[in-house]
Amino acid sequence: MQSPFKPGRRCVCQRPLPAPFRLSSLLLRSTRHRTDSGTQPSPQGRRTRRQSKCLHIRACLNAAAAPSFQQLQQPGQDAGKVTVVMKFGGSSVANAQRMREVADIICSFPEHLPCIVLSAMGKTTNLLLAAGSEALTTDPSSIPSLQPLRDIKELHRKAAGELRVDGKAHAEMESLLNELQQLLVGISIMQDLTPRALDSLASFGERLSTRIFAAFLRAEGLAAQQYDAWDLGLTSTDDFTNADVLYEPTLAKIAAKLAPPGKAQQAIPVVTGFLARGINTGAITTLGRGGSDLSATVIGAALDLPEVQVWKDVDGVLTSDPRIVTKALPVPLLTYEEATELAFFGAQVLHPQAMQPALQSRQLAVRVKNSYNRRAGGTVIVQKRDMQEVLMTSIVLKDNVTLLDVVSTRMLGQFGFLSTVFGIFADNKISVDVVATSEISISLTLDPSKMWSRDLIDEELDALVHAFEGVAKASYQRNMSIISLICNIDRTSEILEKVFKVLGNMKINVKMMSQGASKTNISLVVDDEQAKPAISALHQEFFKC
Ligand SMILES: Nc1ncnc2c1ncn2[C@@H]1O[C@H](COP(=O)(O)OP(=O)(O)O)[C@@H](O)[C@H]1O
Ligand SMILES: N[C@@H](CC(=O)OP(=O)(O)O)C(=O)O
Repeated sequence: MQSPFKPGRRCVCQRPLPAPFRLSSLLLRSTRHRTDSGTQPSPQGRRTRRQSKCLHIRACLNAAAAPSFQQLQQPGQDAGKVTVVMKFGGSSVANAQRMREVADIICSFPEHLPCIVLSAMGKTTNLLLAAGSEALTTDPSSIPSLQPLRDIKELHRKAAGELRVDGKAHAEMESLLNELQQLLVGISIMQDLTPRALDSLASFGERLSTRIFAAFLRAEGLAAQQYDAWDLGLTSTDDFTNADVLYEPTLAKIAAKLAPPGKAQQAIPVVTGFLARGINTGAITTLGRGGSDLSATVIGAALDLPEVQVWKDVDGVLTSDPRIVTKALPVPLLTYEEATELAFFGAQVLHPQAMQPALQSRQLAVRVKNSYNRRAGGTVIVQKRDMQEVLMTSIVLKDNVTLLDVVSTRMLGQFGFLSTVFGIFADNKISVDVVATSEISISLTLDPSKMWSRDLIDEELDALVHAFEGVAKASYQRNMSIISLICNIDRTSEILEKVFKVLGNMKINVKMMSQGASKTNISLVVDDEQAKPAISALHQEFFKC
């Protein structure tokens, strides 16, 4: 958590939506009751800030007394259409108090009709996966006492109780918790945890959080409707644990469901992030860790919206991972390409695929905001930005990678060498991050997370080296790190001069370097234990902090 939430301020959307989308009468109602600056007294004078906030929420959310979204539109406005997608990550919905804050954030944009995408509460996904692997070594009769399962039950029951969710949502929650327990008993009996079962297991987090939150909004008087991603038609490949969204069937189905022509949206949709259904199996799939960002941008693109907001626990995309550089600064503006490179090369803040829908739509801005510090400007991610003044944007770490050297055993100039090498990777389903080649040799880094967080194990690496026999001589080094410099490639000489001055002073040897095709990224491979000190020193050099 970067900064504590400061109540009482209204978060001002920096790029207001076009007038036809504004729910003007709602805005008028709510501003009358709101303490906008947090320091000004409310119009009612004696009301506390919390009371004013409650009034504000009620003014926004009171669907029973207040008009529906449709009624709130001015004549001639595009009635009842979703105008923004707001995604809240696990840290933003970690408990009942956080869910209240999220409701407050939603209300601070009364001009918007949002579609809400939620992740699982707090660390629920990790708990679910831990429960799955513990179930493999637990007797079926002892499953109910598994600690991660007990933690999950306690977290959700406590939140549901504190948020006064209705009987129906309560029953749905209990039914899901029971189903989860049954699944774990099944895993224990079968002594098997397939990727498909892993995805079913991981799905419970989002299915629970969205039901509780939608019921809470209803308890606060706001019309809200929970959707599982497949209710909206989110369809993926059948690559369990890391499925790809299939855009063609998905986008049209979401649009038909959430924006049917001539029909107004009657309730705020609250949708599970991270989940889809496989096109062939029809089974639950997940979009890879952090996949709710992608769910949000897919929905934004399907509805042709100008903005998707992803709310996190940091002030935006930062100049480095704040766990490495505590003084890392927010980056106000990024391009889709920069954000993709940054995410692909290890910055956990965004899902690597999340910009794909934005790239297709081109008018979709992705805004990263801090739900703990709404006043922070955040980061806006767009198609293009002026790079003239930019030298360095962000310094990213991907650790625990393996460096593989492959040297051809044949003559110089041999054609087909590269295609043979990459064919072997394809056969072994291994993805490659950074590549540097000469005519007879190739060095590359291998993605350690072939599946979830499982490392490439030694036997797999030995099998890979074996697969090159007869074509090339291969050797590998584990425990390497990729430092990625997201920067202005037009100023490479200036950047590299600074980089090598810093690394030279620290006596850090760069094992491999790649710039090549990327327009935004220079990658350096160093030993794992040197990477974090190197990043701190590089950050100091480029950002002076
Ligand atoms: N360059 C970076 N900028 C911002 N956050 C980063 C960066 N690199 C890593 N992080 C980490 O990403 C976290 C936010 O991402 P994530 O945990 O997925 O958020 P959420 O669960 O709220 O969606 C931050 O708490 C931070 O520790
Ligand atoms: N709950 C899933 C999906 C997700 O997007 O989570 P978060 O928004 O908290 O990173 C995960 O933990 O991977």
